[in-house]
Amino acid sequence: MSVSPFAEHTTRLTRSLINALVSEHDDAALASRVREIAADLSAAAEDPSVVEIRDPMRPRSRFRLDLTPASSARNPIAPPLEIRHRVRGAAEDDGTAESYADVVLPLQYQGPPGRVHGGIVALMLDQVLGDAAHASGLPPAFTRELTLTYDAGTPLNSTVRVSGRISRIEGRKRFMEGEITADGVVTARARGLWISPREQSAPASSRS
Ligand SMILES: CCCCCCCCCCCCCCCC(=O)SCCNC(=O)CCNC(=O)[C@H](O)C(C)(C)COP(=O)(O)OP(=O)(O)OC[C@H]1O[C@@H](n2cnc3c(N)ncnc32)[C@H](O)[C@@H]1OP(=O)(O)O
Repeated sequence: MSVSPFAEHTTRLTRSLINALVSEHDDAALASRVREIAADLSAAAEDPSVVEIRDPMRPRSRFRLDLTPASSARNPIAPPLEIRHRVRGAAEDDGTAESYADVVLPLQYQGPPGRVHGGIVALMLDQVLGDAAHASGLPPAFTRELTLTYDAGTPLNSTVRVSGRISRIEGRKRFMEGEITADGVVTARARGLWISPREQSAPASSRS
């Protein structure tokens, strides 16, 4: 489901407000930034129907109404991840279907200085592996297990790539794997298990 320009514009301004709150420690400077953002919010709210935005997020998520804190265009706490789909080329592998997102994480996602918070790293991998687990034709499934390995700090303020793919399927179980890379170097790896609830995966004739 697409997000209106007004909603996406308001979400972007709210992200700017969140960023100002963590970046600006001088109250006078913060107040000035808050006034600017508040004026922009009010101006758009005067007539939502005329709001236009540059480069809107294109909803490629496999989930129809995406409100998640990871990839929603209308949720201000989402970075947001703009998830795409591809088949890995011969240089990297063997034609495996993959979900991936290139994203820049600003200061509000910081854990240790200069590094992305480990919980946000897990959030991003959960979302991208979850998207990959829903490759066409597969029934809905939930994360049952997610194991993270943090190999190096994931940097703030520069583009990182979050990728995920199915490694094998056994009945209702989908075993997933993925990683985050920065400048081609792996900073975090994930392995996970997604399971379809019994009623989702049962043959139609056996459903009551
Ligand atoms: C309807 C869905 C809509 C979704 C489409 C809307 C999406 C909208 C946006 C979402 C975007 C995505 C976001 C990211 C993904 C989340 O964040 S998902 C949210 C977080 N996860 C959850 O809430 C899941 C909570 N857990 C559950 O609900 C249930 O445990 C599950 C996953 C449905 C599984 O329930 P169950 O079928 O009762 O599980 P159970 O029988 O114990 O295990 C199944 C089988 O797996 C085996 N197993 C269990 N654990 C393991 C293990 N660690 N290793 C190996 N085997 C194992 C069991 O032995 C069993 O084997 P069999 O006996 O069948 O041979």
